Amino acid sequence: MGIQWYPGHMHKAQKEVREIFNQVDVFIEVLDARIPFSSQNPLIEEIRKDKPTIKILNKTDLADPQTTEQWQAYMEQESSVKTLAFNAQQSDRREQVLSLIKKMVPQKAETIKTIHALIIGIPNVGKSTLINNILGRTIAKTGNEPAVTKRQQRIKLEENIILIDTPGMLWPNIENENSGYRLAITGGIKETAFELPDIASYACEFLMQAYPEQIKQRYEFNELPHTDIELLEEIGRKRGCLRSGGMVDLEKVSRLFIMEYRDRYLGDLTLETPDMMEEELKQVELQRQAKEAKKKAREEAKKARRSRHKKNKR
Ligand SMILES: Nc1nc2c(ncn2[C@@H]2O[C@H](COP(=O)(O)OP(=O)(O)OP(=O)(O)O)[C@@H](O)[C@H]2O)c(=O)[nH]1
Repeated sequence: MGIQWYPGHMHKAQKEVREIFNQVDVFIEVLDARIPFSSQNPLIEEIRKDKPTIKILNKTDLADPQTTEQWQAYMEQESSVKTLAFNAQQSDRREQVLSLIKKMVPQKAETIKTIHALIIGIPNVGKSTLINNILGRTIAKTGNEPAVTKRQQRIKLEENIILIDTPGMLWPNIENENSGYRLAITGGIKETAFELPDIASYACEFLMQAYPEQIKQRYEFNELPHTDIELLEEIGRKRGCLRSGGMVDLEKVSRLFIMEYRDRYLGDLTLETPDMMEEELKQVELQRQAKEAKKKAREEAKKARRSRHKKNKR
């Protein structure tokens, strides 16, 4: 699929993060609890190294609570990482974030030195809503379309805590194609960046296998159809997503399915687990190695051709 979605201000934001890296005492990465792996930015992983990091699994109201716990335990295996899991309806988000910042940078929290916390997150993950909650007033612009926040700003949280906010950041090329699909399902990638039926088929395939009962219940199936396309077609017929002549309108039913997932009509369903991610990462690494080997073989063949050409000339 090769989703490419990379507005210019995101490139600028990444440059800015690199520039202010040394001032930052603690990273706060806001993640979507439905896709805690795919909503991480690998570039940030690379930049932050072992600096204290708070990973916030946000929008827990939309995610499977058991899987959220699994993710927290998995992420906290890294000694510099602590996690929080919550959603916009919770009123104690400010206290939770402030107290964890202080815990993670105790040497500065106990003095009058200013703690700089950099808050990052891919578009639409709920970063601005969280900042507004933490401040108790509206400062950051929010909206249900990716890439609303466009400029970096510094916000005083307490006398000695400054929050640095950056525009939403997404990596330029999603190496793991599956992550691209999952980002698209949850709304982390603009809708124009993908074909709806592709995304809906991916979602159907995963959800039929991971949450079969929820799908059966929502669409009133005794037995699930065998394939993702059959599932979409069945839903299309049940919901009247038809073209003239009675054919299922795949585009229409795909939109309906994705919207029903996003609006929780199917339940609180998480799209990835730590085990799944370990496996996918292995696959991505194997693909990378295979690509590398192919490139090397091509270069060697080119070299051999050149040296043959030289010999023939002589
Ligand atoms: N269900 C649910 N929705 C949330 C939550 N937090 C934020 N949202 C919604 O998610 C959408 C995006 O929220 P924003 O706060 O604008 O996201 P952002 O990360 O600042 O987005 P950018 O400006 O693109 O970087 C909005 O429609 C919010 O109302 C949450 O905890 N649960």
